[in-house]
Amino acid sequence: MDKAEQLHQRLAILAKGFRARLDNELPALDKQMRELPESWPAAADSLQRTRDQLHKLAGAAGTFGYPALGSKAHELEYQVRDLIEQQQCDNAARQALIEGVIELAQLRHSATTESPTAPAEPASEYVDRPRVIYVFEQDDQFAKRLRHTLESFGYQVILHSTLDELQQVLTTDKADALIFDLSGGAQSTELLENLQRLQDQRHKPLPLILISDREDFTFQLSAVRAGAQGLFPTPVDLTALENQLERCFNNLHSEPFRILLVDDDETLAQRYQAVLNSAAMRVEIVSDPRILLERMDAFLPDVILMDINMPNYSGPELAQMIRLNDSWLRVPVVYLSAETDATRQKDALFKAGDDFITKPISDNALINAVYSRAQRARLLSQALARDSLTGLLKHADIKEQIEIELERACRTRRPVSIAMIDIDHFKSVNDQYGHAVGDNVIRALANLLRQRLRKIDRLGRYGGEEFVAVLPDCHAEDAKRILDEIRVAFNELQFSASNGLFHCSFSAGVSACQAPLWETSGQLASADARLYLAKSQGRNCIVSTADTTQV
Ligand SMILES: Nc1nc2c(ncn2[C@@H]2O[C@H](COP(=O)(O)OP(=O)(O)OP(=O)(O)O)[C@@H](O)[C@H]2O)c(=O)[nH]1
Repeated sequence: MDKAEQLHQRLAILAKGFRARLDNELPALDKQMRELPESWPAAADSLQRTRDQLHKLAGAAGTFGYPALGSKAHELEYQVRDLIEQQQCDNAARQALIEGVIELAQLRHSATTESPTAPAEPASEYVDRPRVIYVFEQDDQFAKRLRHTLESFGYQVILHSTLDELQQVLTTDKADALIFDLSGGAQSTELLENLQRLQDQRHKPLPLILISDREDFTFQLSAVRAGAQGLFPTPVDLTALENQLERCFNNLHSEPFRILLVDDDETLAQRYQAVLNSAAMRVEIVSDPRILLERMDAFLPDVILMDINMPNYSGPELAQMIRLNDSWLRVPVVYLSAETDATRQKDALFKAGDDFITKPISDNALINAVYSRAQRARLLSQALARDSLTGLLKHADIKEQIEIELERACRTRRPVSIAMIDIDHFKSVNDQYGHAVGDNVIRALANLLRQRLRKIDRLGRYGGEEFVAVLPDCHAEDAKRILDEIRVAFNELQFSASNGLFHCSFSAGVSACQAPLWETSGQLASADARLYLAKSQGRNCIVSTADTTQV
């Protein structure tokens, strides 16, 4: 069964559940109205309950194919809300409500016949496998060097020297990007036009990086039209090219967006979950607001979708609670609510919360509304927490991650290693080749660490040319082995500057919280002391607590 069929089946099951719910709720509402006391405050509790039920129906019915029933529930909700606000309930009001509920029950048979459709999936950049790069390169020697460099960054490289396979590559989905060397070829414009035609036939253009010495306007325009996202002159600066590849894949989107849905209407929440899941977003539902903060800590949402009216708690109250803690400032709280009254929406936003999505909402509109908010929130959060040169966590954020992982290691009795990594003789790189080339080296090491370490590892730029890596579930010996492999790969990279080619190295110190001591304090200082030792032992090496017990 493909994804669309799975979603269709899931939505059909939830729709059936909603119909069963209507068959219970509508007669119960009718009974409740007939038994409604005709005086205030005797009617207060029952009216409040009725208002909550109608509010839920108004929010859910449209989504499950009952738009007319949803509108009627909305109208009745406002009628009940007025009675509560005016603190009155007489016989005329009760009769009007009974008639309204009868009309509501008749709309039970007015479902739109359309079956739920699988929504269009927004482009998801998430892949959990090595990226496959197709390279068209005539120069065998350069092709090998390019492959070696890209493979050391964790890419899978497939080399081609003939154009025959090009069409095949562009018409299948096997490639994640294409590197094309046009230098020396006389037919470059013609080739780019062919590439553009092939790209046009694709669902999404394949990221293309060109190597060419032409930089005139006509050439650049054809390059862009063919989908080029990078253009490199010869001799190619391979680490700069790798950095461009990394940007093409936009690491910001490398993990699915995480959406926390706070709604007491479980059927509706499950429907939203199925719809958003189908668009590659992860969704957790909180139907009991008392566990909200705990779930936030564990799930780390990009966006919180919050119902406004829940029994005993209001959405704005919960949003205010979230705002009590500064660490959640970056996460937008979006009310997903049947509330259409502009004044009430404004009041809710005034208390706390950032935006409104009004229910009922179509599947595609929901996906687009949530996706765009999550994308923006992730970008903002990355911009705040991440270093602009490398995209890694900044000093304060990596320190926080160290604390979190050390605490977790102690609690779960699973080891965690901390590594401090520092580029050797970096001052002389700057002095000899310039600050911009130095930046390129810093970025290359950041990319290499990111590619070689695991998704669960945390990486930060601790200072200028100094990095910190936190490796959960990893003993000091293993951390040293992994970092040593990265050290060799980094040392093999060839950097280019206007005044020559050069290599760099780094040194690292590793410390671990592991059996038998499970020591949490002083781990960073201990890694730093080992780094100092590595420098004094001649640099380009790793020293870990497993090698020495005393520093
Ligand atoms: N290009 C560039 N240089 C930076 C950046 N941040 C810090 N630096 C430079 O990094 C150099 C660090 O030099 P030092 O701390 O003396 O150490 P080193 O030359 O790397 O020598 P060892 O660490 O002892 O091997 C200084 O020259 C800083 O100016 C940055 O963002 N970009």
